[in-house]
Amino acid sequence: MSKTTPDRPKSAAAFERAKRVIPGGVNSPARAFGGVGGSPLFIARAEGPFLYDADGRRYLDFIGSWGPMILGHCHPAVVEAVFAAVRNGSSYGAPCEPETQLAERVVEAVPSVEMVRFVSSGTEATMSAIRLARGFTGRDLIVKFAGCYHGHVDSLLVSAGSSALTHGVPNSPGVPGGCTQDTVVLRYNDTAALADLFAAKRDAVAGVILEPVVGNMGLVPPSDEFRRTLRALTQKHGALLIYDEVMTGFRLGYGGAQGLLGDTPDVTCFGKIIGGGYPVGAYGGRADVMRKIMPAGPVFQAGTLSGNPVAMAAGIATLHELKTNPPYARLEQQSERIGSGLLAAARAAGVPVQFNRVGSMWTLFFTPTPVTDLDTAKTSDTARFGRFFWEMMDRGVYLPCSQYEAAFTCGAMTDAHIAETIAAAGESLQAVARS
Ligand SMILES: Cc1ncc(COP(=O)(O)O)c(C=O)c1O
Ligand SMILES: N[C@H](C=O)CCC(=O)O
Repeated sequence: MSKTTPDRPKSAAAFERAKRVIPGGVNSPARAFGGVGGSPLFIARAEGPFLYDADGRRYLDFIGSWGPMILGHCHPAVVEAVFAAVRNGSSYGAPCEPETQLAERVVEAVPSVEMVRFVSSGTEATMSAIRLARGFTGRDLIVKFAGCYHGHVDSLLVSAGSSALTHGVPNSPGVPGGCTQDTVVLRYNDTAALADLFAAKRDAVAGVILEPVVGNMGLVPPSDEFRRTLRALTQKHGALLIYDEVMTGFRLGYGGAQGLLGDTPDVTCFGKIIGGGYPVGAYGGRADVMRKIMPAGPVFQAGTLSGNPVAMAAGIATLHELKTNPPYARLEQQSERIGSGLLAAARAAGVPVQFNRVGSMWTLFFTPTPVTDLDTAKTSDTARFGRFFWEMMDRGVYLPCSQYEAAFTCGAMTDAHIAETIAAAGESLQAVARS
């Protein structure tokens, strides 16, 4: 097993250089390999399903920029649209038609979304959505779930998943107590806790925010009872149900997780895929709620680069491709194959695992315990996961660098790539079992 040095000397050198001028050498902690040890690969370029590192090695990419690259890297339609947009200028600070065109596509794809406002990241989307929920209801309390990650919004950095969890700071220093005093944290999939909360707080809850399918404590699906109870209680008590579909939007189907599950939230947050690999976030929902946003209403939210024309062009091209040439059935089939292949390999190696999957999002947890929430996710043997990660890396398969992240299958992967992945996992799990 190698951990970059000496096998990947250019990446190792680039990391040392970066650390001198960038905190921890990375611009987002998820990239730092904190959950697997060693140092991160520096990527030189990407194409189709592959990443190429600074040392010239090629990897099948199951991170896909943490979700956006559902079509694979450098999809020709997206590249062409971006080049065409760039020639017309990079940013106007004034409205342009591509914003409306992308908004129309989102509204058409997701029936619960009647109006949508674009921002520049998923964090901005969730931050704005909870402000809107508070402004609309005139209440303060926001309910979130342990292990869900909604970006680095101060009031939501409580029991947060993703790299906050990987790096052991689910409640970050620097967030004043005042910012989180109106955040209530419950256990994911805990219907009884939800009912108790609403019984106690009744009409004080402005909104409940959740990942409808969680990717940020590893992949954890919601139970039907949990989803039904959420919708019934929020409706009954006049709280807004906010689905954070930054990861799942246009990923689990063209209508996102809510389309797949048949749910109707009041507000939905988007990011990742709607920007086609460029910085875009969005929040949308019922028109009566969205009309509270300035300048239509009094709830303030703004952004110099919001609705950026180049990013809009990438989003429009991506959604056009997803609609006219949907990859979802094939992604489902390929991801199902990965699941049965990995489970068979783990059985053969005698390594206890759980494979959680919804559509093209999946996680192999190194635990004998079914994973349904943060506590059960944390029963995983993360050291074992780290060894598996590096064994896969040495066989040319780049998985998310933390047990608490989801992997993404992309539309550029062929059946041969899936077979390669399963074969690599077979060898890797045998090596893990021997170590
Ligand atoms: C579900 C979810 N919400 C919000 C975010 C924040 O998005 P961003 O990193 O673009 O700020 C992420 C990813 O980081 C996410 O996975
Ligand atoms: N899990 C995170 C988002 O989905 C990873 C991305 C990041 O924080 O850099």
